[in-house]
Amino acid sequence: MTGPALRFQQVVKRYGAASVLHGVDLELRAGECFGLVGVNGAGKTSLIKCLLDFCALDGGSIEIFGQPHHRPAARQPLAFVPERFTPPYYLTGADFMRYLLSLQGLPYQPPAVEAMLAALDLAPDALRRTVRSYSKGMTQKLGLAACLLTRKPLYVLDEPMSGLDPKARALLKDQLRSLRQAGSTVFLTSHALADVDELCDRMAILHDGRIRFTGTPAACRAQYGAPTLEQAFLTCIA
Ligand SMILES: Nc1ncnc2c1ncn2[C@@H]1O[C@H](COP(=O)(O)OP(=O)(O)OP(=O)(O)O)[C@@H](O)[C@H]1O
Repeated sequence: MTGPALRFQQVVKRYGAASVLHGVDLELRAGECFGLVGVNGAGKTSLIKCLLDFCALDGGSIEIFGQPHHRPAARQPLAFVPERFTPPYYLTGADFMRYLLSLQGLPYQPPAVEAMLAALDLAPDALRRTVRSYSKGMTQKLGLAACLLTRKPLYVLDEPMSGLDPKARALLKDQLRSLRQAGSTVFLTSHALADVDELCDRMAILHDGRIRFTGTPAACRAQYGAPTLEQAFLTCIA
């Protein structure tokens, strides 16, 4: 695929009288790992909801691999894990995986499923247990495993590290690096700036509904004369 993976142009989003996104411009190159950061309430999840057509835009446009985002076919090349992932509590892990894969027209292949669970450090007995008995981190791993098994060109991950223990975070980062090496695009949000620094080719800082910075983590540190990305971020939003 040529051209950008995602293009946000002058995106405006309001909830009633409250304006959340004030003309967001952002472009993600195909094959990059891109991190969107911002304080709580900055509008990161709202931007993702707009991208997925979960809510209507109040202005601007979004393209996914060159297609208008509101066309269902435009969203076919992407997989998404939300910030608060809540699978149906009465399903077993295996039921959930089978269901998610069937929605994508993919077969349930036990060796591939078990290998993906192992890659995220989720014990295989999770497949037999119902989701209601999972911890928060186990639930997150199940959602990530199902998402990563879809083998899509674009992954949209809203705070994917949330709830994961240090081992699982390290394993997920390995998975994301492998996806990128395989040519997929990754668009993630994160509050862990060290992860963004380590993992992302480029990043953007969203603040007060506007993009304040777009570029590499190194360029961000250089632009704000800060030794760490955390300090650069604080200067950027000051
Ligand atoms: N459905 C909604 N109705 C009204 N206001 C909303 C709605 N969803 C989000 N908001 C508001 O929009 C703003 C942006 O919220 P959003 O969830 O996009 O932020 P975020 O950057 O993802 O935050 P966090 O880092 O805490 O997840 C907040 O002020 C929030 O209260």
